[in-house]
Amino acid sequence: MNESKISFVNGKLHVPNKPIVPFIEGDGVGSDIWKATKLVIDTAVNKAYGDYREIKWKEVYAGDKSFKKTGEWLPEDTIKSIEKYLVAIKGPLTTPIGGGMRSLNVALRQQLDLYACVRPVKWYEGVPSPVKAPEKVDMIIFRENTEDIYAGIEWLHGTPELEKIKNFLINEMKVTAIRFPDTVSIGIKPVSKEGTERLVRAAIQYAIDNKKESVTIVHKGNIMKFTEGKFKEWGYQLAKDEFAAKDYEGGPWQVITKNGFQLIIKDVIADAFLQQIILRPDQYDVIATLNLNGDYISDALAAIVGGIGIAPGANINYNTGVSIFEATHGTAPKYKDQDKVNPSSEILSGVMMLEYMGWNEAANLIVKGLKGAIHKKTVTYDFERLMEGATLLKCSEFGNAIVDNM
Ligand SMILES: NC(=O)C1=CN([C@@H]2O[C@H](COP(=O)(O)OP(=O)(O)OC[C@H]3O[C@@H](n4cnc5c(N)ncnc54)[C@H](OP(=O)(O)O)[C@@H]3O)[C@@H](O)[C@H]2O)C=CC1
Ligand SMILES: O=C(O)CCC(=O)C(=O)O
Ligand SMILES: [Mg+2]
Repeated sequence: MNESKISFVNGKLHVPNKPIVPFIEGDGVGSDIWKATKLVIDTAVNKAYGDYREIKWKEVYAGDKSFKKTGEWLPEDTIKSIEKYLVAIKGPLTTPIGGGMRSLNVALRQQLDLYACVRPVKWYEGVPSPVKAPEKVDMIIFRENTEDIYAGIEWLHGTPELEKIKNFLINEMKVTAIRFPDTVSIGIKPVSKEGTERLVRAAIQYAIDNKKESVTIVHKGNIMKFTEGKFKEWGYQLAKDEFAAKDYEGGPWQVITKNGFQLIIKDVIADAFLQQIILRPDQYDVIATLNLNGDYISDALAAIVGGIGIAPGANINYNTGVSIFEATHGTAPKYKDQDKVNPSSEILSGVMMLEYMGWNEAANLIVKGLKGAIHKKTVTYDFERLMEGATLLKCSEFGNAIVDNM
C-alpha cells in the first residue's frame, strides 16, 4: 500500500496526510495562476496543520508544455497518473477554433470518464457585479461532461466522410425536409439514459446532502426531443425511482421528502433559464444540465457574481473518485505571462479540492484570505476596473494578499 496515495474504498475517499497530487500547469495564463494557487494552498495547509499534513505536488503534462517536452499534447502517462492518484488540479488548455486538434480538456474528461462538471457560483461581498442584487445568486451547476454535441463528433463539409453521412441521412433515413448544400458540415449529439442518470443522481444527492431547496433540470427538450427532452424525462424518472419523489402540485415537478426537508425537482427550458437567472436567481439552487448548456450557463452565471476570474469548478466521477479541479475560464492568451489575471478561479478550485479531500480547515482559511483581500479592495484588474478606490494588484500580489488575510 502506497502511503502517499489517495485511495477510494467503498465509495469513500481515503486521504493520507502527505498525499501526492498531480497538477497540470496549463497554457496561456496557466503558469501565472498556478504559481499563485500553489502558494495559497501550501500556505493554508501549513497554517491549518503544520508539519502534520502537506500536499506532495507532482507535475504531469498536457498542452503546450507537454508538446515541447514530450512531443505529445496529452501523454498516456498523464492519464495514468491522474487515474492512480485520483485527485488532480489543472490550469486551462488551449483548443484551436474551427480546425486543429480537439479539446484536450474534453479528452481528459472523456478518457477519465469524469461525468460531472461541478461549478458552484456564489457572490463574495464586495466583488463588483453588473446586477443590483448579486447576493441572490447561490447556485451549483452539475453539467453532464462526457456526451452531447460537445463531445466533438462532427464531419467537415467537402470530405468523403461528410458525403457518407449526408447520403445516409437522405437516402436511408429519408431526411428530406432540410437543405443539405455542399457547404454543410454535420455534428452528432449523443445523449444516453445512463449518462443522464448518473449526472442527475449526483445533483440530487448533492442537494439532499446540502439541504438545498431545489434541483432544476435545464434543457431544450421542446426542440431536441430525443436528446434534451429525454434528459428531462429520465431525470424526473430517476427522482421517482431512486429518491421516492412524488408529484408536486400535480406534476411534472416532483418533491422528495427526506429527514423533514422537502427538495423540489423542477425543469426549465434553457433560453428561459438564461433570463430567469438575471431576473429571479434566488429561485434556483442546484442545476442539472447537458454539456453545452452547462458550458454557456457557467460563464453567464459567473458574470453575475464578478466574472470568470472568480469561477471555480471540478470534473468528478463519483463512482471511481477520480477528479480534476479546474477554473471555469480558459487560457486568456492576451494576458499570458503578464502576471495580471485573477487567480481566484483556480484558487477556489483548490478550495473545492481541499473540501473533497476533507481538509476543510485549510479550505476555510483560503476563503477567509480571499474575502479579506476583496474587503480591503486589493484586487486584480478585472475587479479593480469596476471598483471605486481599489488598489490594483498583479496575479502574484493577489495570491500574497490572500495569504496575508488568512
Ligand atoms: N477548461 C479549459 O481549459 C478551458 C479552455 N478554454 C480555452 O481557452 C482559450 C481562450 O478562450 P477564450 O474564449 O478567450 O476564453 P477565456 O476564458 O480564456 O478568456 C475570455 C476572457 O475572460 C476573462 N478572463 C479569463 N480568465 C480570467 C482571469 N483569470 N481573470 C480575469 N479575467 C479572466 C478575460 O476578459 P477581459 O478580456 O475582459 O479581461 C478574457 O479575455 C481557447 O483555446 C479555449 O478553448 C476555454 C475555457 C475553458
Ligand atoms: O475545452 C475547451 O477548450 C473549452 C472548455 C470550456 O469552455 C469549458 O469546459 O467550460
Ligand atoms: Mg466554458
